[in-house]
Amino acid sequence: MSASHPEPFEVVARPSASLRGHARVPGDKSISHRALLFGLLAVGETCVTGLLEGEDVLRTADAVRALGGIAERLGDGEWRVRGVGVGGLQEPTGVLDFGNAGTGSRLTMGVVASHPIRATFDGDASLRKRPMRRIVDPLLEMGAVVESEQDGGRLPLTIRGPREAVPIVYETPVASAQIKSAVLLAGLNAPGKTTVIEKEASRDHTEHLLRHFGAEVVVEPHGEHGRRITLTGQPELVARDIVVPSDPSSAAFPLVAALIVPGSEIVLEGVMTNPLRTGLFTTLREMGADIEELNRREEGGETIADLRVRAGALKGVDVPAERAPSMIDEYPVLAVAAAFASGETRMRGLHELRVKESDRLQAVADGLAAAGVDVRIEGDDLIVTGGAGEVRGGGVAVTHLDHRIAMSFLVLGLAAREGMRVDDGAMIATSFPAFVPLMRDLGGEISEAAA
Ligand SMILES: O=C(O)C1=C[C@@H](OP(=O)(O)O)[C@@H](O)[C@H](O)C1
Ligand SMILES: C=C(OP(=O)(O)O)C(=O)O
Repeated sequence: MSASHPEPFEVVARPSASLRGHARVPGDKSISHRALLFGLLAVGETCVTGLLEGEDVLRTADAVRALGGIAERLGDGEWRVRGVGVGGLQEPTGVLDFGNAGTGSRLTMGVVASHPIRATFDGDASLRKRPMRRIVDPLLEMGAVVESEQDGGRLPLTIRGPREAVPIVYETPVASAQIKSAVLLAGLNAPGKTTVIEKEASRDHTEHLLRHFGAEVVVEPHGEHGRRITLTGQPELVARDIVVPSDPSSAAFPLVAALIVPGSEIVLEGVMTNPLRTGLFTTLREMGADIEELNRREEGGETIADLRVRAGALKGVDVPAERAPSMIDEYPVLAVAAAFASGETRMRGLHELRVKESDRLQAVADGLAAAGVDVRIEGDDLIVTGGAGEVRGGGVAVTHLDHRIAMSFLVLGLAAREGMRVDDGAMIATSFPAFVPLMRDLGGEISEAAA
């Protein structure tokens, strides 16, 4: 079993002259995991273009192979997956080690749970702390058996699927695309209709891909902000090609950097603008950010646009809790933008940030405090009082094996008077391996700290 992670190394960002130029961030992480898993569950050969080759996604590719599929890299982001079809999974011989990846592990648990095989899931020290009950509970209802030293609450755990899975109607206890997707993926090999109800709509990539591969899915509104998603089980999924658009959650880092480094103007090409992912752009515009969407078009069934971003003054805002699912991974870098705004930004309802790769609520508050920013946590809210363009910086942000904490504080360092250091840049490779060179190409002064 493994709870290992790569050797840590410090990275430092220094105050930079204006950022300039065009850049393309890598493929969307959520769609990349799903592309591989749908490829596994389809009959035939799925070609994927623009796959994110980050550590998290590569672990999912390993799992696809362990479960009987073929996942082959043909070139830069070009992958071919040969599937086994719904019902055709092979029992893996070793442990499925998902490293740092919540999405990869949880979605694959759903895939395995409705097949009559046994598989053990594990991950690094961060993933071993994350809650798994939220996935295990519905899978038990569907007939899976879960063996674990910690009652299914944490990794490592072993799932054994039943001979025939039971379709269920499940209301998710929190807005989570990972819970929704795990249940729907399990529902693929259950006879009859599996329904997931969510009070707040979460990202809908699983629903898109189910349809793309030929499954029958009905999506209805539920309450004011929610959805009811019903899947008809045991379809034959037919291999289809997938084009993965650029990840808005990765675009967030150069985007915020360009807003806070004076005089900057950059263009981020082909960024996905699915409305269930763009709460950050909405919030930044409310703060006064100059973000223009150019050349709006469609790619792989998603809307995309080139984002032209220009630096300028930002003002504090109140971010409503119901916006959280559409920007859940973007709060750390939003908090950095808020540190440079004038006035107070209150980000409401952030309880889910406590169960990500780190306790992000605490990690952001600690990092901002180390940079001399006025910050506090009240219940589930994060409140940042900005310095109107002036942030001291100069401290060390502790990243706790969390890629988004590392990238957020490096962005802060590009615009803070004394720069910023992060204790570990190794985890950046989970979602954005080329982050440092991309930021340097735009003019950002980021480098590995001298030992
Ligand atoms: O389904 C997905 O691809 C994801 C869902 C979100 O997690 P939750 O479902 O736990 O909110 C998000 O934080 C994660 O980075 C990716
Ligand atoms: C929360 C994240 O990912 P995961 O849950 O897949 O580890 C993230 O990428 O910010």
